[in-house]
Amino acid sequence: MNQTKEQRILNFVLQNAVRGDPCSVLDAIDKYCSEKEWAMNVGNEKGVILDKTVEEVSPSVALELGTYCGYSGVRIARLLKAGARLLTVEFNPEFAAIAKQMFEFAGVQDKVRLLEGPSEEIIPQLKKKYEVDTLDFVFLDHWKDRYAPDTILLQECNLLRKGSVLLADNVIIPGTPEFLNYVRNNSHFQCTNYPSHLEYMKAADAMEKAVFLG
Ligand SMILES: O=c1[nH]cnc2c(O)c(F)c(-c3ccc(F)cc3)c(-c3ccc(F)cc3)c12
Ligand SMILES: [Mg+2]
Repeated sequence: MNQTKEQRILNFVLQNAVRGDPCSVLDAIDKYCSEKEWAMNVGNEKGVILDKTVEEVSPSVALELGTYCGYSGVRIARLLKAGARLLTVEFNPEFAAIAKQMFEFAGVQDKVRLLEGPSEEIIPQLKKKYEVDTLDFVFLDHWKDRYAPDTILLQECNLLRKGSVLLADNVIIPGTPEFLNYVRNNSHFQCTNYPSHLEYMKAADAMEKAVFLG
């Protein structure tokens, strides 16, 4: 049976990275996706913005919407302090299966909990089923049309507290106009834009940070 692109990415990591070394996993994915096959990992340039935001927040509980192959999950988990955890949501079962293996190879599996299903179903379960009180950090990287409704849903489920930080990928390409309009025109959010580039390409992209003010 023909391999998928995501399986080829995982195989390249298994053959070229070092088990238990998250940075070697990130480097291998970036090498493959810049030289062989483009894929929608956040990449190294926007990844540094993600790193700096995670280091600034130092979250105890982080949520990622959109796991894909696990690149940003590894990126976030490698920076988490002892005892901190990342919950990552992926609705595509094939992507989830790849990401699970990626987390195990990188050695971050004890810090990461992969939740399979649509974000709109999982977010309302976070408190009772996954024992979340509030979220310190949320990385939005799933589907552009879900950024705004899921941001509203996080508030409705009382999952944000004063100072919770949202970071959104792709606010230029493919673009998330409804989300940008929502958070930028909302007195409960303090927004900052971080210009960058589309992963592995020269095209302009950006990330948006939205701090919940309570
Ligand atoms: O959907 C996404 N989720 C998360 N991150 C993404 C990301 O970082 C991307 F760079 C892209 C992207 C952008 C430009 C392009 F040409 C292809 C894909 C997508 C995306 C956009 C539209 C689709 F139909 C499919 C994928 C995503
Ligand atoms: Mg993205």
